[in-house]
Amino acid sequence: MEIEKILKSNGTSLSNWKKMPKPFRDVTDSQIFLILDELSYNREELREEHDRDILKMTDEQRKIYEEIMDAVIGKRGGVFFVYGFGGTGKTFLWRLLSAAIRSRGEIVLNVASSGIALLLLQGGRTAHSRFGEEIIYLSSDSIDPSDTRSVNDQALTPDFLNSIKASDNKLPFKMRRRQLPISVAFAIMINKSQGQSLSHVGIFLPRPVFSHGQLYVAISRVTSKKGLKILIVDEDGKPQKQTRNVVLISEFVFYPILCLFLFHRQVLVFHSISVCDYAQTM
Ligand SMILES: Nc1ncnc2c1ncn2[C@@H]1O[C@H](COP(=O)(O)OP(=O)(O)OP(=O)(O)O)[C@@H](O)[C@H]1O
Repeated sequence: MEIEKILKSNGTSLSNWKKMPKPFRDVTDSQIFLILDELSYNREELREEHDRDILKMTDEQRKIYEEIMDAVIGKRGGVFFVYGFGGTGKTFLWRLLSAAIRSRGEIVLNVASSGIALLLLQGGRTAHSRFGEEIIYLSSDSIDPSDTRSVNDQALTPDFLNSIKASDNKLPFKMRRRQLPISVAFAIMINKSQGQSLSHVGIFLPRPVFSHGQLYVAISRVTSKKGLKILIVDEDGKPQKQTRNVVLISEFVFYPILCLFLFHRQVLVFHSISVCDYAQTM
């Protein structure tokens, strides 16, 4: 019963696994769990958090906050796309908006595409777990267009087609199975990768890295040269073997003097560095 409750609050149920035993009693509908969960926040605490943080908002955050809250309070709804560089206060804004709406006794469903982002949001869940949706298909199955009888059958959804085993050969329709070799990877910006050590790293450089020391940060995440692949492309997307390494102007002045002093020409910086040794087209 407890397992069924957890599954239902995640938008799924034991009945989705044929071999699993089912609970004797029917568990309340998942939507009721969802609503009860979402109404169980401590409104007083949220109100305090909101009243404290609202005073800290920047002008830009305040503008976005007011626009979204206007749409919520006026029940107009809307789709808002907020973007900004890392650390510019997007999560701060989500938290404030969530606190504002939840402290009014209303419901906020915080969802994100990755689990990491969710750790920062109260009650946050991944979109596919929250809505019980399977959003990643490792194979793209469809009805073969030559099967004109079944090709437009709406019951033959991608979800259903993906659940069919290759050995099911008595199908009343002709299926086209296109499998894609996918291995799970994780993409992050160079700034975010600081502090991590990884055995395999692919670095995509569609343009020169733009701040001091950033190329070093990216390359030094990987523990061996073998695990490193760099893809450098020019404006037309053609693979290249060089990129610019940007360093601070103070070092630009300082190092040539040092170089002259040491007669050690390899200490030069602010030149295009060759990454041929590292570069392998991904
Ligand atoms: N107006 C503000 N007043 C005080 N602190 C703030 C404000 N906006 C953001 N911060 C703080 O700055 C830090 C970074 O903000 P936040 O995590 O919201 O950025 P982000 O845009 O979501 O970053 P990322 O894209 O890297 O996830 C956090 O510690 C947050 O509490």
